[in-house]
Amino acid sequence: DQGEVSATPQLFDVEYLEPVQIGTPPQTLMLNFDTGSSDLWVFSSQTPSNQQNGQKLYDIESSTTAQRLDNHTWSITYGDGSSSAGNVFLDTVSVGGITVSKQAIESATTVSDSFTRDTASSGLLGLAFDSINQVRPTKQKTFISNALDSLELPLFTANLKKGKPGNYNFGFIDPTEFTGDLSFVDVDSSNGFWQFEASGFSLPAANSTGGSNSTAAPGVAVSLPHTAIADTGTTLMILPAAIAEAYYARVAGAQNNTQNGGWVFPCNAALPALTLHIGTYRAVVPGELIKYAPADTDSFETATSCFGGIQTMQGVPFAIYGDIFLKAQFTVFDFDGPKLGFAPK
Ligand SMILES: CCNC(=O)c1c(-c2ccccc2)csc1NC(=O)CNCCc1c[nH]c2ccccc12
Repeated sequence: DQGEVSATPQLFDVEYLEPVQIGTPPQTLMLNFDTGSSDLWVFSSQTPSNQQNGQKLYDIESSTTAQRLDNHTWSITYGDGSSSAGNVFLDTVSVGGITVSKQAIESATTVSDSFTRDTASSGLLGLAFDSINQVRPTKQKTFISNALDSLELPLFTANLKKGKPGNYNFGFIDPTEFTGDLSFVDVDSSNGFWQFEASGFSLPAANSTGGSNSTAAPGVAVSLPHTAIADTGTTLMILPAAIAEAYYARVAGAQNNTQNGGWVFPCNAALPALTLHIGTYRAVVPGELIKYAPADTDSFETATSCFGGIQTMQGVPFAIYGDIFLKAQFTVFDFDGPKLGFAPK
């Protein structure tokens, strides 16, 4: 099989939502495909109404194929402190025409406030490795893990875009979605993530007159080996402090302002491109993608200070190449290896 689904950005590209069919007759829910976790969990008829905020629910009772997975529960806490927990059912799940008959669906009996406030998302669909699934006493497989044998190729691709729909493909690589050649890097899945090694970064040469997109001069390469994960479920790029410091030193007026939670800069500042070195691949993230969102108002029109798409965080054991990065690269998540493929688009 091969499948394709649209990836629709929410406000400021904070997340991307994809249609998923669950149960019989099919109930279509918009879920957040997340290569940084491995649980498929949904708002459901079991979610307390005071924790709901208009989200479309998985109505368990009306699915003739839903089966309770007795004595199994789940509970997950993400690094940003958000969390959810509940019971487990098996039901039919289809994504872009690819169907898995007995997929573990994790029904939420509690969700934290950030999920309650996220009115458009009915839950998450994890695309990382089965080892970090949070169902107990028996871990369950992700949708992609269950679907793998039915796919032409054991892979999926992510093609996220700034401010407009992109897509995920399952089982095939669409060469029209990228330019040049794919560059592959080995993945270490021992922590359950799409984890790889990056070797450094470069910024445009200081005197290059290029604008926010200035990738003109190759600039100076800085060797800074670091471990990273490819994570569609994290909005921003969480990078080693040395990279963030070197980047924002090139942005007039930038400051790391703990009270508004990170690096901000004047919205009219010229933002250089950041190039990340992954093996021989040079992943260029244009400056326009790093101007993430207004920081002092809720619209770019009125804001004077803007929040950066590159941030640093205490307590993160690796860099997180989130949506900001993935908007600039066509990415192949290949279970054969496993390996990651990158190409410009
Ligand atoms: C900011 C979200 N990302 C993380 O917490 C995270 C961390 C992480 C660990 C420690 C400190 C900060 C982050 C490592 S891997 C990783 N990635 C994931 O956990 C991917 N799944 C995020 C799901 C998620 C968490 N909070 C949300 C709010 C809205 C929509 C989705 C979410």
